[in-house]
Amino acid sequence: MNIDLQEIIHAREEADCLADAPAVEAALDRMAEEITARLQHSNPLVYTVMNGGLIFAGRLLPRLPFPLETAYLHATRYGLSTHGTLLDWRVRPTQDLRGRSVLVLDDILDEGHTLAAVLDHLRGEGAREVLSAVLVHKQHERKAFPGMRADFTGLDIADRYLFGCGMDYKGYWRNAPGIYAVKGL
Ligand SMILES: O=P(O)(O)OC[C@H]1O[C@H](OP(=O)(O)OP(=O)(O)O)[C@H](O)[C@@H]1O
Ligand SMILES: Nc1nc2[nH]cnc2c(=O)[nH]1
Repeated sequence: MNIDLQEIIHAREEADCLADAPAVEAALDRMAEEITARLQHSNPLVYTVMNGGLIFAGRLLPRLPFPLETAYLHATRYGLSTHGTLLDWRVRPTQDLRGRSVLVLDDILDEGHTLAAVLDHLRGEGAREVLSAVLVHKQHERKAFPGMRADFTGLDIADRYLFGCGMDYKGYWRNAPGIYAVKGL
């Protein structure tokens, strides 16, 4: 696909900032405290859901001052689109999960189908407990299950199409330091 870089730059320039970099830092600090209190004695295996979870994990993990192991899996439902479809598993977990405490990190819980499928899969592999942490919880009533939330949430954000902090706009701006909403979406 040919990407119009001018359009990508324009989208960033005219986007609404819904959480600036200091707000994200504060959310990460609070989440790290909550996760530490819950998991510091559990020797957890921490899964990052690629690609969106990459930046969140890279910023959260150094804030966790206890022993843990890391791994990744890759599941995608949106591709380069702003609408989700069927979940496409690209890399499934390969570690032995029996008896383990597992924490899943992802950038956003939107409709929640991605997280629900990932959690189901990990529980099916015999983990003792599977918890989830997302940087962003999108505020709407279209969740996979009514009232669905991750165990740990950084920020509740309005029902717009978001980018930044790992979330992409047409594959770009995962590197943007705050959380932005595309104009008109
Ligand atoms: O709650 P849902 O509606 O299921 O959406 C959330 C998922 O969507 C994004 O992934 P995406 O499919 O865009 O792939 P990516 O991580 O490569 O950006 C995001 O990283 C979450 O994994
Ligand atoms: N980039 C991005 N990915 C998503 N996946 C689910 N919701 C969103 C969103 O608002 N932005």
